[in-house]
Amino acid sequence: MTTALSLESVTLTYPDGDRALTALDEVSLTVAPGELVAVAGPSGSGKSSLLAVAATLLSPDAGRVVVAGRETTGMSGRDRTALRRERVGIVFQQANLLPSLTAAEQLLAVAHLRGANVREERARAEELLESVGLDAAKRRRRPHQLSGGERQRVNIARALFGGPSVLLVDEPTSALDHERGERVMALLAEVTRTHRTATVLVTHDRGLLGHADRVLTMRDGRLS
Ligand SMILES: Nc1ncnc2c1ncn2[C@@H]1O[C@H](COP(=O)(O)OP(=O)(O)OP(=O)(O)O)[C@@H](O)[C@H]1O
Repeated sequence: MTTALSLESVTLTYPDGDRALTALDEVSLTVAPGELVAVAGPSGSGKSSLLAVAATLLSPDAGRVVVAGRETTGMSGRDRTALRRERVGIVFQQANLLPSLTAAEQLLAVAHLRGANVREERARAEELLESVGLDAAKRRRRPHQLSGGERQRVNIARALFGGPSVLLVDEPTSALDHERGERVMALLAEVTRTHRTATVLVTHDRGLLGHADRVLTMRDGRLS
């Protein structure tokens, strides 16, 4: 079976004056399709660094990163970008939606960037937004006319629109109250199953981890 996402003994350092700060210290993690792995840990423990390496946005100093069955070590920047665009969905803390576009257009903008036929993609975008809980009226609204939870739903739908193998989620509930956070977590668990993504979600909020298949802890760059 193709490995959806695998990190093997990954070490990442950042320059820190004349020394180096070890953000990831021999981290290993394999995530199967349809599995939601949550990574909890205090601020500065390396959670965002873990996502950046899994997203191939940063190259580790040592170790291997396999995304959608492809070994990324030694890959050119161009191939890495193509792999990320085609196989990785990323949901950041803030929704990062484009202010002038409606919810449906946020997804279609991605289709346009991929060179897809926007007219053909429209029905699929509407269907995906419906499946994450946005009715037809809300799909025509712009980000400032949606609630924080609804914006995060659009963000999740946009990340799923290209059919990624890997879904990486950074603190998706930090701007939401507990109840809305809980519902976004339930949605992430649901889309992980229905879209068969290998999902890694990082959070410092342990109260929301009930929906994960596995919960790991990051501390000083080590995962356990
Ligand atoms: N670009 C960078 N240059 C230098 N050091 C960095 C850089 N990015 C992160 N760090 C350091 O690496 C360590 C891990 O940071 P990281 O952002 O991965 O932690 P985190 O667990 O995501 O924290 P938070 O929960 O606060 O977002 C921290 O000590 C941080 O200061």
